[in-house]
Amino acid sequence: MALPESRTLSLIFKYVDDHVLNYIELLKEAVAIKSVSCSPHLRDDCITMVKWLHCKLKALGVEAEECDVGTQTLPDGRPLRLPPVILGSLGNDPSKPTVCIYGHIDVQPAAQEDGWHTEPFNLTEIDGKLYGRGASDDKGPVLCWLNAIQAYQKQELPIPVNLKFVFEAMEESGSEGLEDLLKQRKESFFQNVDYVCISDNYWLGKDKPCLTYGLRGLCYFFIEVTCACKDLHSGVYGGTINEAMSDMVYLLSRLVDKDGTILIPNINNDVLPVTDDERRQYQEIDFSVLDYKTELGSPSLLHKEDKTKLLMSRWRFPSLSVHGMEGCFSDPGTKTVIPRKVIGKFSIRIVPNQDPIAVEKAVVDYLNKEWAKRGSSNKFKVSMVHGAKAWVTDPRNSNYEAAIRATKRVYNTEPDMTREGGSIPITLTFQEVTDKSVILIPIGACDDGAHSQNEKLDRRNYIQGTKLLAAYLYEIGKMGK
Ligand SMILES: NCC(=O)N[C@@H](Cc1c[nH]cn1)C(=O)O
Ligand SMILES: [Zn+2]
Ligand SMILES: [Zn+2]
Repeated sequence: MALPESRTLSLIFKYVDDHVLNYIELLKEAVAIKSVSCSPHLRDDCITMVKWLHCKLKALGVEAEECDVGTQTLPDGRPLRLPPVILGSLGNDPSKPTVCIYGHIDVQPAAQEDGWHTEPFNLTEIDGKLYGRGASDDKGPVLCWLNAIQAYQKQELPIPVNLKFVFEAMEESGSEGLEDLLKQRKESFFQNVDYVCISDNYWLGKDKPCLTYGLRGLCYFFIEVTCACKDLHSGVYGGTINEAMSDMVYLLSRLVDKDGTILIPNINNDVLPVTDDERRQYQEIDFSVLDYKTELGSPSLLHKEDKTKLLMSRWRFPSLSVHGMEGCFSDPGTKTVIPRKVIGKFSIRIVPNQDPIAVEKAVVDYLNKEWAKRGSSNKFKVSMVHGAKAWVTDPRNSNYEAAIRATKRVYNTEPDMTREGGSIPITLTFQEVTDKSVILIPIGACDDGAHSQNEKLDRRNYIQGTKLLAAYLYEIGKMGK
């Protein structure tokens, strides 16, 4: 028999409040697995992470399959097995709607010597903040789903929806293999999906929850310059060859100017003009430029610290970032070597209506011209290692309405409606294979430091986030089939 609605959620919320320490222990176990997807030597840990999650899902009664998605080819040509993707199902009641949940359990690299105050793979609580790589991006939010489901089960309450799960361990490296798998399973696994929900982004501020209806896409490039067959002593050989690093520094300096303007011709050709309506929407968003600036510790921001320009630069215009270089000296000390080969890495966050193929062409044409201008005798190669489109949707539908009601139940406030500058490459594919509404419900706060030193998830966000996802399932269930 169905319980009155206030009773159902109060039982769930009570269970959650009573099991905080168990949830923290679970997150600690997950964080301890070094599932860094971009580090080939940690690929076994990514696979261990998948198996760990599979085991936890099984314990909840989820029927889950580890799908082999093949191998990736490393930049040096070696093949490397991709971690399997988990596809799972729980419940098959034709009278209930079906929600498909996506999350990722791989993480960005982290090392204490980069400036972490705690060991990054040992979840450590300090003043209500759970520090650890992946705590917020995205192991914590993935575990919020598991905690929410367990709360229904332990309180012997029916889960209000059927669930489908897609969990991968390659999101931080372009979700290799996943798009093909989703397309192959369009008519089978995804056939009855009514709603898609992803928790893999952050609030706009520290205190107010939000729901997200747009993401930027990502085109990631490698530039390779080779000047010799081995590293060379700069005293013995310096002055006699064109050095790869000098060529690289020249090329990287030709990508973006100090005002953030991308110097690649035609790159903005397909960016849609800002409408008056859009401008009005941005002006209404509750966002403090000063808090943002303080959090970053940056002496000055681009765009004269104007809120609308700042948010548009994050969410609806492209940006180019230079990330680093493989092959060169970066340790403390004064090594005097000429590197034989360096690989420069940069990416462009792209926006709706931009196509990764067109972006790739603009970048490759431009860098080939710049290379010709440089007139170096070295070997040069530029390639796009992955490209993903942006995603934006109209949030006026029942998926978002359910999430708004759930947010009010847990946080007692109306959520902000946001877009985000980051990318979850597979979001658009979910929309395409299900032809249903996709929503992003962030769990963590703006200062969680995803990808950065001292990543954390506030204990409050982890616990209230568990309640939020439980309440979202409840609200979706109420809408019926
Ligand atoms: N939380 C989402 C996220 O961090 N996504 C990555 C995606 C990505 C793709 N290639 C490398 N990373 C992001 O950087 O936005
Ligand atoms: Zn993520
Ligand atoms: Zn990430």
